[in-house]
Amino acid sequence: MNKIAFIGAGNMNRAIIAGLVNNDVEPSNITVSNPSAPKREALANEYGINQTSSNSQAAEHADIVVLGVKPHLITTVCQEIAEVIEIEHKCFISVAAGTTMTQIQAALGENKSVIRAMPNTPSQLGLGVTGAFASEQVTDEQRVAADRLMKATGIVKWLAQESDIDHIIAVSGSGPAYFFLFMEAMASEAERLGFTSAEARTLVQQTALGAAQMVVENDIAIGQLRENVTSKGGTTQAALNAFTEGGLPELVSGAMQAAIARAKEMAAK
Ligand SMILES: NC(=O)C1=CN([C@@H]2O[C@H](COP(=O)(O)OP(=O)(O)OC[C@H]3O[C@@H](n4cnc5c(N)ncnc54)[C@H](O)[C@@H]3O)[C@@H](O)[C@H]2O)C=CC1
Ligand SMILES: O=C(O)[C@@H]1CCC=N1
Repeated sequence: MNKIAFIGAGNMNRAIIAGLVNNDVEPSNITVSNPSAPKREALANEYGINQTSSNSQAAEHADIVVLGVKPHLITTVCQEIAEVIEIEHKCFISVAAGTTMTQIQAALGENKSVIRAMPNTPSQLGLGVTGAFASEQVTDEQRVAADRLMKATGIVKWLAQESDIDHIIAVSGSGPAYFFLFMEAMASEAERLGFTSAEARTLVQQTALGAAQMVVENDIAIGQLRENVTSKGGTTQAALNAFTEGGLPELVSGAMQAAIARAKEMAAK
């Protein structure tokens, strides 16, 4: 069994750790590091994993090191680890948006095995999507181990080119937030219509869950599922017309392009 170190005890690493432990990965094989204690200790207590304040200590005995700090800290953390411990045979997985393979490899030292991965927070439920791009130094064995790790949290899409990471960000990395925003807007309107906050949440979450499950279970176009709800001249048609007249498809496209542009901007810093 591979030993896995998670650098950073934030939202994304927490989601991956939850996905792994809930998928029967042995918690004693996982170590998390974070300079400040509260989040690190809470995570360790909740999932029975090891914890330390030292990134290099966490990485020392790990085969796979998951870098889950904010993008602007990735290279500092890499340098810090590479200066203190031997990293020759380790595989680093960076989940950061906007920090490139070149930047990460320069910080670790030449020719290190690095995978850029772009997961999302539904990983905590085993319902994640992870896009992954491997440097040429990643061995077959490391790729298989990384694939197994990521698959414990959901589906994995290996990418042929690094630039596709930005596209995965726009679709599935940031994607959960798009649905949350839509659900928030629907719940707010439901409250204005007189439902309590709890009722509004239940109505919206069950509608979203049901719609997503219908997409999963019916092998037909999503557009067809939409049409099946839309009686000619009926209420849904009236609502959908309002979305179209408000430019929803263009808005979605523009929002996804904005995510891509931001990822590129972050990489250029
Ligand atoms: N939140 C999300 O949905 C997704 C996030 N990501 C990526 O994951 C990374 C982390 O994002 P979040 O978890 O959202 O941020 P976060 O702010 O929740 O977590 C970052 C964690 O790093 C810790 N930290 C700060 N300095 C550190 C250091 N020197 N050494 C070790 N730990 C340190 C912080 O205390 C914090 O717990 C980012 O690079 C982001 O691009 C990728 C996909 C999805
Ligand atoms: O917002 C961000 O930058 C990160 C990357 C994808 C989701 N969260």
